[in-house]
Amino acid sequence: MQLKNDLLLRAARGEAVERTPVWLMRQAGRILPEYRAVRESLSGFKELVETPEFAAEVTIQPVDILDVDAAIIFSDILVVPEAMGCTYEMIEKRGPIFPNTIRSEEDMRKLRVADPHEHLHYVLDAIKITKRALNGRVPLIGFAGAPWTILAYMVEGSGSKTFSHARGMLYTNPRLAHQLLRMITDTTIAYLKAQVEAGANLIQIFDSWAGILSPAHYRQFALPYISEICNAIRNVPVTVFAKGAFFAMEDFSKLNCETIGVDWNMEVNKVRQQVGPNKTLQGNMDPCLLYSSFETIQDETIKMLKEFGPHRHIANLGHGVYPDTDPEKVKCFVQTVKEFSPILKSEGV
Ligand SMILES: Cc1c2[nH]c(c1CCC(=O)O)Cc1[nH]c(c(CCC(=O)O)c1C)Cc1[nH]c(c(CCC(=O)O)c1C)Cc1[nH]c(c(C)c1CCC(=O)O)C2
Repeated sequence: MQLKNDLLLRAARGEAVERTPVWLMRQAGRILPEYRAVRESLSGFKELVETPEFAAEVTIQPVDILDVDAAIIFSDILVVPEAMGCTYEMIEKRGPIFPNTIRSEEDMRKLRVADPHEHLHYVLDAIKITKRALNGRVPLIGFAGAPWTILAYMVEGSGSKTFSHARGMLYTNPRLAHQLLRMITDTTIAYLKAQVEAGANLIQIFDSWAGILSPAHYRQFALPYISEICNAIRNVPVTVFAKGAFFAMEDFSKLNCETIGVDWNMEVNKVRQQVGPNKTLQGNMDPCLLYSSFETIQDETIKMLKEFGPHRHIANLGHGVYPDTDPEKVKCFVQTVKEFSPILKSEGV
C-alpha cells in the first residue's frame, strides 16, 4: 500500500524531504495514560506483548496522540531470547529477569535458533494488524536488539550497571560468547526478515549496551554480527542505534545500513565527519530536555535542527523517552520539529 507520509523512509534513503521527520524511541506506552489503561486491563506486560490486537492498539496510540511520523511496533527486544528458549519475566518497576541464565556449554544446549513463524508469530500478527489499521498513514518500524545487547541480558539475567558476568564471559569464554552470538544473530535475521514480510517499512537495531564495551571488544563481539544483520535485510532501510558507541562511528560508516542513531553524548558535527555524507543521522536530544519548560524545549529543539542541518536527519531523542515525561512536552518537541524544520530548510540553514 502507498504510504501517505513517507518522510521517514525518504530521509533514511537520503532523498529530498519537505521537512525533517520525527518520532521518539519508546514512544509506545509508558508515558501515555491511554497505554496504562490498556495495560491495566491485562495481567501484565507480557500479555500485552503477546496479544496482537492490544499490541497493535498501543502501537497506534502515539501516532494518534503525539502526531509522530512513524509507528514502532509494540514489543520488546527480549522476545528473541524467549523464542530461543530463555524465558523472561517483567517485574513491575524493576525490569526484566531471566530465571535461567546462559553461562555454560550446558546452558547453551537448552537453546535453539528460533523460527519466527513458530515462536514469534504474535509479533508478526501484531505487525499485520497494525499495518491494516494504520492504512498507510505513517511507516511502521520493526526492531530487534543487537546480538551483544541480547547476550548481555541472557548471561546477566537482568539489567545491570556493569553487566560484569556478560562482559566477563568475553574474557573467560570467548568461544561460548561467539557461539551464543551466532545463535542470536541467526534468530534475529530470520525474525527481522519475517517482520519485513509482515509489513515493517524500516528496521531498527537497538544496541543499548554498546557503550559498556571496549572498542576492541566491540569490534570483536558486536560489529561483525550487526554487519551480518545489515547485509541480510535489504528490502527496507535499516537504522543502527548503538547507545554510547561514539568510538565506533567510523566503523558504522562502512555498514550496509541507511541510518545511524546518535545519542546526546555525541557531538553532531564530529559524528557527521566520522560517518561521512552517505548516512542519515537519527537523534539526539537528551530525554531530560522534556522535563523543562515549553520555551526551553522549543529553543533546544531548534538548536538541534540547526546542528544536524536540513538533510539526512531524523529527529528523535538520544535514547528512549522516560516514563515520567508529560505527553504535552513530547507534543511540543514533535510540533517544534514540524514547524521549524521547513523554515530552516527554506533559509538553507
Ligand atoms: C534495552 C531494551 C529493552 N527493551 C527495549 C530495549 C532497547 C531500547 C532501549 O535501550 O531502551 C526495546 C523496547 N521495549 C519496548 C519497546 C516498544 C516500542 C517503543 O515504544 O519504542 C521497545 C522498542 C516496550 C517496553 N518494554 C518495557 C516497557 C515497560 C513495561 C511496562 O509497561 O510495564 C515497555 C513499554 C520493559 C523493559 N524492556 C527492557 C527493559 C530494561 C525494561 C524495563 C525498564 C523499562 O521500562 O524500560 C529491555
